[in-house]
Amino acid sequence: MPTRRSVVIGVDSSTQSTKAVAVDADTGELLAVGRAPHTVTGSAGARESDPEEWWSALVTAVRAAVRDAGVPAGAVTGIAVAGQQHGLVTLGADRRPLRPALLWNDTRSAPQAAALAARLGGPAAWLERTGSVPVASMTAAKWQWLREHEPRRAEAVAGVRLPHDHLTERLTGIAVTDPGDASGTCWYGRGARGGEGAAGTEGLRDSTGGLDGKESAGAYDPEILDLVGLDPALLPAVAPGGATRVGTLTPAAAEALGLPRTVVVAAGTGDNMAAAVGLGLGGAGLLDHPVVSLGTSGTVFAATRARPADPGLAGFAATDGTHLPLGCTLNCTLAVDRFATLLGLDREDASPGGGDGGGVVVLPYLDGERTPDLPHAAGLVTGLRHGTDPRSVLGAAYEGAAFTVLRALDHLLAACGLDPAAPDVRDRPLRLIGGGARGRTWTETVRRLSGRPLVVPAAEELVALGAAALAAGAVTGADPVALTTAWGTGTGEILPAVGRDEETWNRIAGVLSAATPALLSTTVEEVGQGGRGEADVVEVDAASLADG
Ligand SMILES: Nc1ncnc2c1ncn2[C@@H]1O[C@H](COP(=O)(O)OP(=O)(O)O)[C@@H](O)[C@H]1O
Ligand SMILES: O=C(CO)[C@@H](O)[C@H](O)COP(=O)(O)O
Repeated sequence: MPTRRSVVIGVDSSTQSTKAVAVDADTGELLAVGRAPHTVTGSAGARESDPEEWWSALVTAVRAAVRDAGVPAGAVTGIAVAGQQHGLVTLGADRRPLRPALLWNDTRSAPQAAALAARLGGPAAWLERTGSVPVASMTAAKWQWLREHEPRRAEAVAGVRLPHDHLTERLTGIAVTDPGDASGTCWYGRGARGGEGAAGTEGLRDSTGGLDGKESAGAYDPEILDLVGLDPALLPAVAPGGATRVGTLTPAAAEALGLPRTVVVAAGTGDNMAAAVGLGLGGAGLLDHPVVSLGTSGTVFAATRARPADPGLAGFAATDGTHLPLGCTLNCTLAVDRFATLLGLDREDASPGGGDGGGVVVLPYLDGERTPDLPHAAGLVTGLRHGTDPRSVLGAAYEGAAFTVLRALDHLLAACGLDPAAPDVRDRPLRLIGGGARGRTWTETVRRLSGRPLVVPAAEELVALGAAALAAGAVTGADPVALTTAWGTGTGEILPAVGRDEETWNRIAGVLSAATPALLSTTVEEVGQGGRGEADVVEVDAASLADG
């Protein structure tokens, strides 16, 4: 009798949408992808989403993936969720969200982040304890914002979760996170035992036996929790790194997804950590292939054995115990698409910003910025002339976004002890992933401004594929990075380097340097005052789902 195919589901619940992949657990063959959009609301620095919508998007995307894979539901053996990092999900006693989640790109928490950074001994102490200095994105700053602006609601909170924890809990009924996503909270330190005293630890072991008493390699930092007035009992247990089996589907989740209750659920992780797994990064190899991800956020990261202590970077953990230092910008593909819409152009209708004799520069910091740390900044356009072609303005928006990400990359390399300009470092190919990596103008702009070769993996949806490998690892015990290496998901076309466009780089760097004092000041009235402003829908991009 032929053996039945074992299919695993990897879910990427990111800012703009949920993507679910159905993957053959043995061969890594991508059988189908399901997608469903998210709604992000807010103005004046606010960015919120309803976690209930993430759940219904997950259900829609998973059902679509299983249907289009053409496999019986009984073939599905495992599932894992990777989610947008840092978001603050607050639960009531009924384990349902008390309010919309505060997202990673909500900058209202900038004043709370600055106040926290000055405590505990200052930035150096935060770096030592958690790997990162608080910025507006970090969950601890969002929790402080909630306590200051909605104190009664904060007091009613019975559970604090990250986006992927919340979805894993919806699948299993178990409150659990992983060291990778926990490392983005700024209340999780590394190197000690973890999970102790956290709500759900015992339940986790009792109901599944899955964790087998293993502890994570890190721990919630009691002094920081005390500083932000957060009871550790409100937090999920921290699973050990790698592919941890948390449990199986609850009857309600199994019914919603149309899958058997026996489907194994892995602990999952943050979206950048899952992308690293999808690319086969971990263990060693490390800085040979730094990664640039072009999505709502622009991120640069690399798997490393040592954690660089740098206030301009986040010292995150990867899922396998290595480090994943990361730089993150708030304005990448969505900001550029906004410029295309403003200009009435298609996103591929761009020409370089240096044309027309004007030398247009755009700093597309529509959402404020995180790297560089300019949370109150707004977008800036300079160098316009009568003859300026709108296509140059769009090209300059790409350049401004790509410059900001690549500047963070140079910072990352330098923090890891490498000279970004040294020929042997410049020759190391960048791996380019995320929705933007599918766009010709994005690829060419990154190539031109970096002067580095690029590898664009043939596989799309690297985050969801990384999650699928975590699921497969939880089912079979295999190492997820070894699985994706065997699946070959990190490989793809190599685009050779072109000469770096120093002129454009220097022009943008000059404008950023001159404008920084102005960009540092508060340009959005409500920022820091807690006002949510008019809650308008800012991102529902079904079109980008369709063309992506
Ligand atoms: N073919 C394409 N060319 C250029 N950009 C694209 C293409 N397809 C999708 N995108 C961009 O990818 C973005 C979504 O990427 P994704 O990595 O899924 O984002 P996120 O993870 O933040 O939700 C959209 O903002 C869109 O601009
Ligand atoms: O905040 C970070 C990383 O620190 C972001 O990378 C979020 O994790 C959101 O990712 P995308 O939705 O843009 O993929």
